[in-house]
Amino acid sequence: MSLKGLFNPRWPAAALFDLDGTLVDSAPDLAAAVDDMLTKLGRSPAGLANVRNWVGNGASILVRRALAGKTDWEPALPKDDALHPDALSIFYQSYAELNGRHAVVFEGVFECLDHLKANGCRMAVVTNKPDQFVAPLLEQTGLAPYFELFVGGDTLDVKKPDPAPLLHAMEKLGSTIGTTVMVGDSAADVNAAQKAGMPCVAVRYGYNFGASIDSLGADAVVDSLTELL
Ligand SMILES: O=C(O)COP(=O)(O)O
Ligand SMILES: [Mg+2]
Repeated sequence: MSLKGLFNPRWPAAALFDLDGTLVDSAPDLAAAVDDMLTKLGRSPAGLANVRNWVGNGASILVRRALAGKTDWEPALPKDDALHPDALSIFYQSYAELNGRHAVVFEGVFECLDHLKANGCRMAVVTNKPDQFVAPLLEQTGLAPYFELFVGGDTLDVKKPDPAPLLHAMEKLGSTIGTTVMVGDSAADVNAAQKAGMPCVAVRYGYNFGASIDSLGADAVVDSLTELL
């Protein structure tokens, strides 16, 4: 599918956007919260370069990865498993303080959202980020006015790469499979869109667990959302 076809003036009717790594570079705040949690548990900090690669499957798995020190965290070590509830609770407290502090909206995002809004496109955020952190981050970054709703990591019982959060947002927007597009930065987004039967735009500048996004089968892969205009 050509980029022109994806974003011609009357299409899409609805667009679903991933948050972390697609709209906002939130990794510095997430890394600060992870490192605060690790330090409080008497461990060494993980650092931004590692934490960037651990974002995208929600806070619980982010904390499991931090305790394991690697992206492929499973199966959790028994001692890490026992530590996980406390670690998660420390992370939540810390991230509640740090959320949005160093977060930056990626280049091209506002231009793309302005263009879509001007063309009557209805928009939602579909993120694995815990619900309580989503609205504050959207408010702080100036992104909130563009979106009619968000589906967060605990809005439903399942998260991306399950297609349900995308389908839920699509239905709430009153849109359909043929007129909705998903935009994301990771395999969780591309796989969810594919399972939903929805076209997907992937951005190269995001996190994607440290891997290239090019070979996942997204309908378009871009370096900036301005390429869609
Ligand atoms: O993993 C997270 O917490 C958030 O990730 P997402 O916004 O990229 O879905
Ligand atoms: Mg993401």
